Amino acid sequence: MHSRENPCCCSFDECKLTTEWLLSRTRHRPKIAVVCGSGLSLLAESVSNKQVFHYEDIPSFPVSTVPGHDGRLVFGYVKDKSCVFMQGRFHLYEGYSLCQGVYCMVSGPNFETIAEARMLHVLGSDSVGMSTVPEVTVAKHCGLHVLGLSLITNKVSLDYSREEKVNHEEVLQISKMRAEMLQKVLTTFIAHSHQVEGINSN
Ligand SMILES: O=P(O)(O)O[C@H]1O[C@H](CO)[C@@H](O)[C@H]1O
Ligand SMILES: Nc1nc2[nH]cnc2c(=O)[nH]1
Repeated sequence: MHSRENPCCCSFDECKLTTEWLLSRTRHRPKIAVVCGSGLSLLAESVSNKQVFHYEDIPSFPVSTVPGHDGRLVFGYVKDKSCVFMQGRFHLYEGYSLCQGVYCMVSGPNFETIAEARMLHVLGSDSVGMSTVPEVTVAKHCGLHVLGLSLITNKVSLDYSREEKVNHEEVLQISKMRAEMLQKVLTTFIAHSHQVEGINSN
């Protein structure tokens, strides 16, 4: 098992071990995978024929350390599509790395300072997070089709006079409020995924 002290190195043998373990335990062969971020585990709750694996039970699989990330892999059907949901993801700030490449991203776990936020704004950023970019980059590298859905939970302050400070509790609270809406968007997307080039119908 991987942890903050023993971060994932994603070797071929480790991935093979994980894959074989999962393939022998589930009949699901999903073509759609969803990574649920902070407070968004609910997205996986309504799937049918659900089969759940805790990250800590899966060999050579990382564990989630961030509050609001449940650390479960959920297989099941949305409409008639076999899907897998990650209830919890892994961040660079948890000690997890995603192989190689150079990305423009904020690695966290701290929220950006006002000066940093201004710099990102000047560079052309409209929104900022602590994830997704490495996940999408690696997925594209593996030849997967990717749709990134980011829930914007808070305003980033560009102004020193603004009193409110962003915090993870607020992020979780807004995620909870918006999870149902996001679930509808996701369900609709998955139901229509056959219309998207390259995504199979099962
Ligand atoms: O894990 P995701 O969904 O990216 O959550 C975001 O919210 C947290 C900050 O509140 C950070 O972990 C950031 O990455
Ligand atoms: N970097 C960053 N990540 C976030 N995740 C949720 N809110 C924020 C934010 O304000 N900044």
